[in-house]
Amino acid sequence: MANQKNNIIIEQSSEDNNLPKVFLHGPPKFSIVLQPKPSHNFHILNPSSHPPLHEFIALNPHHASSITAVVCTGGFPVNAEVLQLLPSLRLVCTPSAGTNHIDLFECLRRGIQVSSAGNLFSEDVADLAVALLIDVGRKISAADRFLRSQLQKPWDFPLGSKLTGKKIGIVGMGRIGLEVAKRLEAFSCMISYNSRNKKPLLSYPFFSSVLELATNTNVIILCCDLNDQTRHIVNKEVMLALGKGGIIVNVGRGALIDEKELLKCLIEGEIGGAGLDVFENEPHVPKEFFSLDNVVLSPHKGALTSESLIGISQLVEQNLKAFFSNKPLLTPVI
Ligand SMILES: O=CC(=O)O
Repeated sequence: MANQKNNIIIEQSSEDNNLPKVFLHGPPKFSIVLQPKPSHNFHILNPSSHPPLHEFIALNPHHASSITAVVCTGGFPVNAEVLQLLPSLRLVCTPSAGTNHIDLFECLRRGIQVSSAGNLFSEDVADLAVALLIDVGRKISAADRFLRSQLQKPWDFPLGSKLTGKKIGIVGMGRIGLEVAKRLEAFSCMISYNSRNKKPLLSYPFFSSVLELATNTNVIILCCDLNDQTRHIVNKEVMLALGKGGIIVNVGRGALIDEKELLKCLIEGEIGGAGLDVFENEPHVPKEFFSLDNVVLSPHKGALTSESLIGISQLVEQNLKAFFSNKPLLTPVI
């Protein structure tokens, strides 16, 4: 049964009323994309009929203690303020690989379990990283615009730069970084990396700072998590060290780069180009990027393919089922 109040439909009761509740904390289309199936041991609050979390709890205070799990996507933080609203919360399940929108310390302190996409997106993100790199270097999108404009003769289009044999620096040698390295080895690139720790099993050269990595490479590809240690890990000094022909690819999080400095360096020709799937203040994309032919932009879709979407909706469901059957999560973060 439902009741209409202020044009918002509020769930009042249902046959699943005694079951623990799962709240889908995301954009309006979130539930359509994830399509979670009903279960006999938890009840998913109908997302098409509920407003955002704060409003929902204000209108339905009894649900503050019935919501046991939250499924949340990036852009919909589960921070200390949100966690405070949900005293019975025991699981935060995100369909993303990154967890920077979740207050992991507070979850740990409260004994709330967290699951993520784990390794599910690594290949897709790595594919996009390499695609962006080739696009920036060989100017594919720029060439496409050039031809479609029909303003000049095809042979007037400027030359791009070769990928084969380039020195590539990967920042973050986790699952995505490794997939990127694997792909670029096929282009005879020389891989080196920076990450929190040197990986004893990897033979690629390790640099303990991003500055050193940039000094010794032609390209840097950002594949690491965003946290207090990695925010603006690519600053002006790093960009100047990479140099005028250098390319930056970011498939991690926008705030890994000082975006204002990036724009300046691109406009002033201090670096060669950038391929960006992520931005510092998403969904905002600074319009100064739009007129730069040495930049290729992508709307934070690195992880998402038709195949990965099916995979992630299954994984979310499996994690929910595992949690509510007192089994270990499939892709635990903590
Ligand atoms: O950005 C996408 C993800 O973290 O999965």
